[in-house]
Amino acid sequence: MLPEPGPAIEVTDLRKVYGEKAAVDGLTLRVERGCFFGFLGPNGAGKTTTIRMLMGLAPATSGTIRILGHDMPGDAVAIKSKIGLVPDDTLLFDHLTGGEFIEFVGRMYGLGRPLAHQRTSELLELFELHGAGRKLIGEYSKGMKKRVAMAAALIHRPELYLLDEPFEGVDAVGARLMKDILLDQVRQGATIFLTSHVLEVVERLCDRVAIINQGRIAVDGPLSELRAGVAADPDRPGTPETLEDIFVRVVGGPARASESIDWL
Ligand SMILES: Nc1ncnc2c1ncn2[C@@H]1O[C@H](COP(=O)(O)OP(=O)(O)OP(=O)(O)O)[C@@H](O)[C@H]1O
Repeated sequence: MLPEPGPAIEVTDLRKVYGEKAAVDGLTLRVERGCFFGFLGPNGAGKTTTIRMLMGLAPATSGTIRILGHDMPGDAVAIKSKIGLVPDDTLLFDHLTGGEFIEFVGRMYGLGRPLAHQRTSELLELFELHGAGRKLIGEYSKGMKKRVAMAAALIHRPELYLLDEPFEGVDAVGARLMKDILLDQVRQGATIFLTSHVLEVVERLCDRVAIINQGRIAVDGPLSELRAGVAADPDRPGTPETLEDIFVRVVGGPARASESIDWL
């Protein structure tokens, strides 16, 4: 049976508890198809845990996940075949070369050997990894690992991208290339769920942004609405202009170092 059209991601009251601590604590979220969605939050807020649950890599403690019209974990295989993942802590295989890894991912997604081989070669070229394509991933720099992860995420032309800090450690040329590719994918109808601490990049790329704090959604909406909403809060005077302003206000900014540590 064909899945219903519906949103790309629909999450209801999602929780993930580790021991006594709720890493994700009642998350409800809807991401429409074709959206470039920025999922932000401070360190330890629950972003990676959420992506792991969306991808079926970590079971939820409770709540429901529906992706591209399928239920996770019930339809995990169907869902995974439509997702391109750039994981945070590079779930890559250190003992494979970049070329072997990309081709392996292509084969896992059902591409025939000649097509997986041809696309791997083109992706290595595009991401300027041709020289490194024969080196083991364990010997790669952080930025090179992210380049390989992004190349592998693209190989089967997924409908949905789950990208956990894809630009981390990537130089300006590589980051520009990734941004151009991602914007083009969205223009062609793909959906992108992106976490990044580089708020200027999120501000430029994303149609919609949610900020998660201590496992819960603090704000969620188009940037223009968030600006208006945060500015309209009487407890938070002033008009925030950048996403960084909004983020700091929502999450709670740090004390001034010069006031809290007198020797600094
Ligand atoms: N496997 C685990 N076992 C126990 N606690 C965990 C585990 N994974 C994550 N946590 C905890 O869950 C919380 C959320 O972690 P998570 O990695 O999802 O945050 P994050 O928003 O991705 O942070 P960052 O921006 O620093 O990458 C943290 O308190 C973390 O210590």
